[in-house]
Amino acid sequence: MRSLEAEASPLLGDIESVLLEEARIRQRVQELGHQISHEYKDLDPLFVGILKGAVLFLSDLLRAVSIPSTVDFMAISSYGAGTKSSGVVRILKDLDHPIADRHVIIVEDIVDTGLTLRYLLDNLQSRKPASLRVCVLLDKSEQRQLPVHLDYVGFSIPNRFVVGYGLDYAEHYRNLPFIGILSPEAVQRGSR
Ligand SMILES: O=P(O)(O)OC[C@H]1O[C@H](OP(=O)(O)OP(=O)(O)O)[C@H](O)[C@@H]1O
Ligand code: HPA
Repeated sequence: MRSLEAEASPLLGDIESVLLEEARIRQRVQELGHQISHEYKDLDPLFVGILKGAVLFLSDLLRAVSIPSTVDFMAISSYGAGTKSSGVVRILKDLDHPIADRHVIIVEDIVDTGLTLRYLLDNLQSRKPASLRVCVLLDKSEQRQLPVHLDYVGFSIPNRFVVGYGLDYAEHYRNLPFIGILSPEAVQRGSR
């Protein structure tokens, strides 16, 4: 972003363009929250937030949900420090409580190759929840390697590496309030 704003923030200078503005994300997250509240009325769903990327999305989604619900977290890693999935999915932190007989909704920031989500679905399904669904903010389907069914999708996006609103490159940019495409220069430079 070449502007006065970019000069004021070193993060903005690394963004080639804004893909999803803050207001558009806010609006879509509200819609998802209302839809889930309607469909899960009386089911007391358990939201499983996948750290770290989903943390901003989950916190806004929860505030848009108006029914009784609970939250737990898992931390998963498959990307290391770069823009390519390592293909090896690791659980860094597991759920605090069993999910047997619970209506579980996995909350993810992005599904790209599908490796992370496929692993999560198989892992959580083996714990015998009453139901298991997926709510994902971004669906980047062009690079999909494994088929995964997505129940709630915020936006379908093109095959570009995106950052902001929780999504990182080498752990940076998560604090941008919008979703932007990282410039090739920033990718080449590596972490800030
Ligand atoms: O569909 P995939 O190709 O598997 O990619 C999606 C996963 O990659 C990111 O996680 P990452 O491993 O970067 O960890 P993070 O959430 O801590 O950033 C993202 O949060 C998803 O969990
Ligand atoms: O485009 C992306 N940005 C950030 N993290 C990701 N993990 C998979 N794809 C992406």
